[in-house]
Amino acid sequence: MKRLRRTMMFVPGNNPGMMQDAYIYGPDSIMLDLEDSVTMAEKDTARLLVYNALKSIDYGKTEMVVRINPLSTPYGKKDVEAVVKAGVDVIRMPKTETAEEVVEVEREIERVEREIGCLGRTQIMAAIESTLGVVNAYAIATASKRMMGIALGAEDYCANLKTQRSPEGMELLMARQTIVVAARAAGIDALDTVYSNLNDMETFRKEVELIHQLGFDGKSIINPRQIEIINEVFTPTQKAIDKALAVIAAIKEAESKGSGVIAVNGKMVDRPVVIRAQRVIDLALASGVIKKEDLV
Ligand SMILES: CC(C)(COP(=O)(O)OP(=O)(O)OC[C@H]1O[C@@H](n2cnc3c(N)ncnc32)[C@H](O)[C@@H]1OP(=O)(O)O)[C@@H](O)C(=O)NCCC(=O)NCCSC(=O)C[C@@](O)(CC(=O)O)C(=O)O
Ligand SMILES: [Mg+2]
Repeated sequence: MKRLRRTMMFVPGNNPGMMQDAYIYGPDSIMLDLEDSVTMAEKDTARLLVYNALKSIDYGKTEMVVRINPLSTPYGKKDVEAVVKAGVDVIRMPKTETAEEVVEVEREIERVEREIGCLGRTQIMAAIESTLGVVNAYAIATASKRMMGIALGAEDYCANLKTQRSPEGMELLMARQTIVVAARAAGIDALDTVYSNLNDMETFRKEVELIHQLGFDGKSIINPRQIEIINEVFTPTQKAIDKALAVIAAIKEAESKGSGVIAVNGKMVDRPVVIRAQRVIDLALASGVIKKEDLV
């Protein structure tokens, strides 16, 4: 079954308490951060803390991601070495602008994986946080077979664009759509950016509804209080599930009679409708609101 990535929660890599408790809140992915939430003075300590957390804390089935520093800094290669050795699932590259940067990170990962005998284990995701990154989104998304997703980093992106984030997010629309389209074309996941105002859950919900409608798989988050709203928005309603099940049943019956198109409740059901219905069912299964046994 497809892995759910509705919520990818940032946890500062210099905060052992938060790293210890992060899985309790139930995010789909935990992202230990070595980049912008860690000061220069703490980079080496944070790397060691993250290494120890990955080695010693039982995060269960939660996907473990680490946001490394760029390879162009004195920390990037050391970050890759430490987290690959600790068995991280995914390395998140920050501020990715070109496919070549992805290839460089892949080369480093491979070097370490060969050394410890686990070639091919580590996945990559790339955060796009600049106008150049947006322009190169598809090249970045297809730069490595390890690439599992691309994400928007809107705080840095807005600084580069020379604007501010607004509640409606008009300034992000083109970047968001470019990222979703590039991810879908590459067959990988698309993750939206963080929303930083924890005192405005109403605007947060509107933003989650928008990115769900745009086609994103989920969102980077900074706080456990943001998880429930995202799960609510991303979990299909019973009405949508019932409709999807009816579509699948109808098309199966039609196909058994040699037809590829049929009407359900007066509406034409063809291939795109079936693909959308299947996605609703996949999400419902993955969210646990229906079980495989219910599908027979
Ligand atoms: C904001 C705040 C200080 C608020 O803290 P507060 O304590 O006031 O929050 P409360 O709600 O009161 O916490 C209730 C309980 O949850 C615990 N708890 C809170 N947060 C938790 C968490 N994240 N993980 C585990 N546990 C957590 C807390 O310890 C407490 O536990 P307890 O004491 O036991 O009750 C805190 O959340 C926090 O530090 N967030 C992460 C910030 C961060 O990583 N920023 C960098 C990434 S963005 C970036 O870089 C921009 C970007 O690059 C992004 C892109 O690329 O997308 C771009 O360009 O856009
Ligand atoms: Mg950033």
